Amino acid sequence: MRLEFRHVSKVFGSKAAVDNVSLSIEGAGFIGVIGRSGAGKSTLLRMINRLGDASSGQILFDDADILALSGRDKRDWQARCAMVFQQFNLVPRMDVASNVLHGLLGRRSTLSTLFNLWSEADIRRALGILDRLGIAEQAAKRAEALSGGQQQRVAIARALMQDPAIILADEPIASLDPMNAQVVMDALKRIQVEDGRMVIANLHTLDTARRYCDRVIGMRDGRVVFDGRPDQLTTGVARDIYGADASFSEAATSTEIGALGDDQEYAAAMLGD
Ligand SMILES: Nc1ncnc2c1ncn2[C@@H]1O[C@H](COP(=O)(O)OP(=O)(O)OP(=O)(O)O)[C@@H](O)[C@H]1O
Repeated sequence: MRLEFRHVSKVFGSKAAVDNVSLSIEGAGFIGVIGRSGAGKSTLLRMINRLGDASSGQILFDDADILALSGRDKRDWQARCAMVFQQFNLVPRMDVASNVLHGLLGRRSTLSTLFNLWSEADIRRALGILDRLGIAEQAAKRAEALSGGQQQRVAIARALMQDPAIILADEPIASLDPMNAQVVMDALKRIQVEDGRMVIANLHTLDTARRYCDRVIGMRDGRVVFDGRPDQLTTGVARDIYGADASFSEAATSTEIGALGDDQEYAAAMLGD
């Protein structure tokens, strides 16, 4: 499994949100993308599963040009790289199990989806995935009745239903309190390791990147300014990535319980300021 960016750019008006990025990711692993707000992290991720198209360059997966895919091929690709969002994107009034089964949407007919005609095997699989994520007992509840951390685990379960090679997680813990953030990151990491999947996650905070990632990509103004192991992510390097001056403090990008002084500082960290 190999994902490769070749001189990829994405321009909005006169601004390059992603600016000439070239990199390759080989095999399973947990890749974190960090950088301040507006650095281009979401744009980069969204181009991989074609939620947003690149303005120029190539993205290859096992040598197939994924930017050239259309119709059925594009939908198949989108099923192979499932996306998890900051706001979970569940159907709030629908029960948890049905939300998970909707991960199969791209793979079955509209008619059977419309009438909720799931096979017994699919239902068993959905329940098995929920069990694996520790939320099987929530299966019959409406998604909106769950806590944020539980909802994000439902979103991860929905992604797993697609049996994706890649899981793309766009700020998966930015809406969660530190305790739930840890539960969700632990779940993502376990899935990545046990199943041998590739996870690429945009993360706001350095400590999370250091703790969970095998490799960290630092973006600033649309460019990759760091690409290395978490232990190479020194305070000086982080300062460069975040474009901060000498007053930059690690705590300002931390989600550690108790690491932050007050709510205001916490909010600033979440905004990447
Ligand atoms: N649809 C769009 N139209 C115009 N500009 C956009 C659009 N999407 C993103 N941008 C711009 O591209 C740049 C990169 O945005 P992006 O959302 O990728 O950054 P980010 O690093 O993910 O930030 P955040 O952490 O706040 O989500 C920003 O300047 C943003 O304003």
